Amino acid sequence: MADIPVPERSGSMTPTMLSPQTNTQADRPPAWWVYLLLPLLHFASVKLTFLCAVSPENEVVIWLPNAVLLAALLHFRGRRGGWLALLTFSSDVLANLPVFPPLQAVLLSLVNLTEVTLAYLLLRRAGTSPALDRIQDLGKFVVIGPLLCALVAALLASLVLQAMDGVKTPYPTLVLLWWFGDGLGLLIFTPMLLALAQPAPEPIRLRWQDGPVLLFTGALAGLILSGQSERWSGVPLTPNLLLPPMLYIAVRFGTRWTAPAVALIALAAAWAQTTGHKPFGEASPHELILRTQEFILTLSIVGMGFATLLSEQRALTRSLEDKVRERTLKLEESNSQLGTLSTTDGLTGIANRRRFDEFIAGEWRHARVTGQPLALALLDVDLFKHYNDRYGHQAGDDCLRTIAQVLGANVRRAGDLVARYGGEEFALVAVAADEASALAMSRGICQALEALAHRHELSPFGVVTASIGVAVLVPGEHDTHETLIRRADRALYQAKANGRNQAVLAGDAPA
Ligand SMILES: Nc1nc2c(ncn2[C@@H]2O[C@H](COP(=O)(O)OP(=O)(O)OP(=O)(O)O)[C@@H](O)[C@H]2O)c(=O)[nH]1
Repeated sequence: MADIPVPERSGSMTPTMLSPQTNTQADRPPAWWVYLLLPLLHFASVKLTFLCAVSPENEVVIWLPNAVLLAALLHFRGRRGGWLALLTFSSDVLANLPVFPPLQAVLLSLVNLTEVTLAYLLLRRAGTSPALDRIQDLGKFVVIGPLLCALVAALLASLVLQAMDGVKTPYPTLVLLWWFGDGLGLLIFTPMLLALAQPAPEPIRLRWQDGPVLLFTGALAGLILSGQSERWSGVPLTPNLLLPPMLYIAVRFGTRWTAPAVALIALAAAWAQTTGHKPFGEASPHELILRTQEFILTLSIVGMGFATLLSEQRALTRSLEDKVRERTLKLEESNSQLGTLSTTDGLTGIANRRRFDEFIAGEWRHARVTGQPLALALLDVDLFKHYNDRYGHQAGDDCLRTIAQVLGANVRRAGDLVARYGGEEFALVAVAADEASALAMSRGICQALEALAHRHELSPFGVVTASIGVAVLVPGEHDTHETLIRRADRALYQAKANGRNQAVLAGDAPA
């Protein structure tokens, strides 16, 4: 059997709208057990209606069964809609047969089918979210389902009743009763079934006051709906007093639990009214049914309206928080990239002078606390001016990059720092290194550079070489890290004076 047609909407559609193309759930047809469950649920809702919501005058306060098919069509986006409709239609006819002659039973079931199919198609046309979890979708649902389609069904059904059954009730009254009964059934039962069919939301964290409030609500509902409130409180309390507790439920538990709570209280009110407990006081039977229906309407709109509004608000807040988190993360990433850039030398990719200054000052303070030595090696490329003149500035840049790599490969520990000190000068700070190891490391660097055999025709060595001044100090009372730099610089000067391509320790250099 064909699916219920999907009218194409012009204009754009959001992913939450009813669209089999955009929603993955829409691509999933009902599982086999749905075909068993649906007629059972429909039949059970007929029985529940007759049990709770039909007056002694045989007038229906709330007609639940139509909501079963509407919820199924919405949930499955019309997939296998023909089968779902046939199953509930059969169940409807079966339920009507004991009450009406066969032709009338079939006609009234056809009216119900028309009401639900029309409601579904119009909801699709209006691009309503099938979960009815946004306030504007709930609004569209109320207008299309309970107001419009239930009215159409009421107009048709009242015609059938008057023409075939010879019912004496005036046509407008019949229409009103049928309309309100069907409308309320759709209003309270469709959102409940849809809410229960949704995947379980995050568990609700109960608060200490939830238990007492729910107990109080149950007791209050029992007292008012049983018509015993006057006996216990001295004054007749009206069911409207149940609205504030319903608000509490909406605020605390969201649509998933508010929908069943609304349905429960609505059915209890209908049951109390139709079984003579008189929760709505004394009046004519029609007026009492209307009062009951008014109460159920208010209860449903207050409860579901608030719950939907709040869940939409929460979803909005969550999405805003997600966006803020995402932006903060990006900002932190950019900041850290900026931080890295501001301490990195653009040419060689190693630490720059700013990073060197920060590092040596910090390590100096640390060494003063620990009493360990701090070593500094200052390296200056030999005759680099000549290199530039001979091979060009670009080649000079490449050469500086190579030297930076050699230095990086020769640091002793991860905690040490290699930096470009400026121009063709480099610095190497070694933490907790004594004079012997600092000098050995510096000599190793000189040898590694020479071993590179990077051609330098204008140097007496024929290859690129460097001179290194090494200083090692345990920070004293009155020293600063500048003392260390000064000493390393002087040792470097000495290395140059000694003929270049060598490392000189500050102690060995004349002060
Ligand atoms: N290609 C290139 N050259 C640079 C850079 N920074 C500084 N220099 C050059 O390095 C050279 C340094 O020359 P000097 O200070 O005279 O010293 P030197 O020629 O190395 O001689 P000694 O230090 O006495 O061995 C200058 O020619 C600078 O232009 C750079 O980033 N890239």
